[in-house]
Amino acid sequence: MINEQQVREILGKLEDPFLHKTLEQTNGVLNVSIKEEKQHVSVKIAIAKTNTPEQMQLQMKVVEVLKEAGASTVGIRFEELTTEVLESFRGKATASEAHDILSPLSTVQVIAIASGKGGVGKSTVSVNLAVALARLGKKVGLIDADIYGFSVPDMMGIQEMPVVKEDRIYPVDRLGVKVISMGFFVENNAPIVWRGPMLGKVLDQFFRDVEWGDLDYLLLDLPPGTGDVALDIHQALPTSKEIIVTTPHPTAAFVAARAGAMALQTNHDILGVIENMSWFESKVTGEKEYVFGKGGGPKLADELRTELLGQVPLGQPDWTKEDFAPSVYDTEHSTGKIYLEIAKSVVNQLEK
Ligand SMILES: Nc1ncnc2c1ncn2[C@@H]1O[C@H](COP(=O)(O)OP(=O)(O)OP(=O)(O)O)[C@@H](O)[C@H]1O
Repeated sequence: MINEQQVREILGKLEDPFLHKTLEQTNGVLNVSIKEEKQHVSVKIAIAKTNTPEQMQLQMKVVEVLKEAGASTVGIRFEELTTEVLESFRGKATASEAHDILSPLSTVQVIAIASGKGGVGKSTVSVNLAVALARLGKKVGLIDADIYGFSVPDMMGIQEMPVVKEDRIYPVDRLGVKVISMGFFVENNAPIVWRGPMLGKVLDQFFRDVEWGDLDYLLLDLPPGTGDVALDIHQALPTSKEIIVTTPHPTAAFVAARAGAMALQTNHDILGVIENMSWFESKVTGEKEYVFGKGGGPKLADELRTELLGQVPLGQPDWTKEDFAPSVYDTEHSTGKIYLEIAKSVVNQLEK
């Protein structure tokens, strides 16, 4: 006859597959009930990440050890450890756990930048937000995961290629940002014909095999839209904060709302909305003209119950600079200042 005490002792020795701590240390055995006459054991277990292959393996192990101890049948329910418990372990994480982007103990904030459709300036926003965060002294990485329109290397004026050494990929350092782009791995600007699952694997490799070092923020420029490639990528991401980029026309915001809905459906949090191409300011009169309409950003933020992180006007960076990065605004440029303010609100929200 197996009893509750024995079940707790046996399960307490198994490890949480993500935290590499025993379930006794994580207080992961939440509930045990035994139907004595039939020796049916039901348990509720909390681990760092549910619905994963690791959960399946642990599930098989639990059944095995409980049956060995005399249970005739075993019922298991899993749930995720609370944020407070994870936070407490994060505080004690080793450097390698803290830097491992896919670990629940990672201290790297992953920010994915999405849009409902192409051409709204998602890549421009990703690049400038990454540079602005670096200008605030943050350690920043940027993954250009936009397979259709990988444009980050050109936008940042990157000439070099990442170095690959002993199976590790060393990102290109540009303007204080560590950059990896799909474009680095495609010859002669050839179009990519992979499907989503393949892309998910490449992204996973970027998380595991790129030598990111010690990052505060990892930004991802996602493919535009809400089709299956975007969905596959969302599912392949570790839990992230998402920024949705839209132009100011109400119909554009309507399309962008679908990108927000996709983020929520795939268990990511929405950090805020950035409205791009908000107005054009006449250099002659200083008057603002709302050439692409008005109100889309605030409307979208309202709809997604999130913050409008900023509005970015139409206009090009200063192209007379020697160190040429065609899409990066300087710190003194009025748009460069707007990006710094956006970066500050991101930091305020995430480092509260
Ligand atoms: N605020 C702006 N003012 C002027 N031009 C802009 C602005 N934002 C973006 N652009 C220009 O608009 C074009 C599209 O921008 P970008 O490539 O960033 O969009 P995207 O949403 O990433 O597109 P896709 O997803 O299709 O790659 C680029 O030529 C870019 O330089």
